[in-house]
Amino acid sequence: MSFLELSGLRKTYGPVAALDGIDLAVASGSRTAIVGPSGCGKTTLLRLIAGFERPDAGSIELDGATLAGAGVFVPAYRRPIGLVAQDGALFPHLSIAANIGFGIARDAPDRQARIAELIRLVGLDQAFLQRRPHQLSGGQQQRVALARALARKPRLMLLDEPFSALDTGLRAAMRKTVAGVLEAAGVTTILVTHDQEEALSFADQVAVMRAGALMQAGAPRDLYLRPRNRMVAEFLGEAIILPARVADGHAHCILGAIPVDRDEQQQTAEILLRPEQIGLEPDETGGASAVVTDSEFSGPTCTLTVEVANDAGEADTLVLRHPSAGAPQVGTRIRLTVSGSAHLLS
Ligand SMILES: Nc1ncnc2c1ncn2[C@@H]1O[C@H](COP(=O)(O)OP(=O)(O)OP(=O)(O)O)[C@@H](O)[C@H]1O
Repeated sequence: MSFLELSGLRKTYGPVAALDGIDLAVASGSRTAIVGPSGCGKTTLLRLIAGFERPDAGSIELDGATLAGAGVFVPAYRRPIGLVAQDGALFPHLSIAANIGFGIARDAPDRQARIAELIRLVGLDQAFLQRRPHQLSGGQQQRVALARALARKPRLMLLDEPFSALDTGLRAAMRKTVAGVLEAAGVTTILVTHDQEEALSFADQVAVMRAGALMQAGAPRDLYLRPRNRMVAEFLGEAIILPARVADGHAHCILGAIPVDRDEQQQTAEILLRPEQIGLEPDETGGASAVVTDSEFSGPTCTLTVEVANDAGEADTLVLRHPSAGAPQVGTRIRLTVSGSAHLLS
């Protein structure tokens, strides 16, 4: 049995099925990211795990103990679970030391030492302890929120979009810090995020939700390269989805014959390629000939619109990413090459 087991979890609000039968297993010491479009039920799932809401059906088991289900409901304050919310939710009238020490008994002999250790753990200077939350930046406040949640020595940490208010550079740095702190503390973690890149880089397991249901869960690389369906493919990154005919281990499509990752004969199929699998070369050697019809600069990469002639003599449009350095100009004739294999979508 896994450390955390969610089985058949359901939660409805009036006519809305916020969660419609969720099954998910989380291994001890791992990091799971839950992603999905707005309103798909991510926060509801976290609230059920934390114990702020009761499920209508299904069960939640942590390390073999039932927290919810079969007539059992352990209230939030009795669950060994920490939560860091989107805005940190620090107590504004308390000092940073008092915020961090909130969950530590007032008469604990090592209280001050633990507060000092926790602020060090999240990479902040001891001088911050005397300040109030409004005297800290957003990123610093999130570190304090993490220290406060860790003070109760939780066995499971829930992170509800804790980086979303931070700017891009700080987000990536905070993500690394938080992952490192939680790993060092050996705390199993569940992160809810809108951001697919964040999910793929932070987690050992990514779970993609849609409309109250879990579409697919697995290792980030597996989900990215071998998504179960189009929705998961498109949600996790830019996807090039092409019609193809599959025979003899190859997908035959406008880009030529590409090896497929499943050996099946199919007259009509859809294949997935990721933009980084497509290379561009000057059109000297023949092959799939194409022309660049648009180029949009966005710093390190350009988004290129490319028209490729299909069998019927018409043009199909592909949108590709290319490093800005050396990107072909609009009007350039190019040849497209494909590396790796195509994933056959079911
Ligand atoms: N207390 C509530 N009362 C009524 N409906 C609710 C309540 N909480 C959530 N919902 C509904 O349940 C669905 C799931 O909401 P939830 O907040 O879990 O989604 P989410 O994936 O976290 O969205 P977001 O990414 O926008 O935060 C939504 O349709 C929402 O309107």
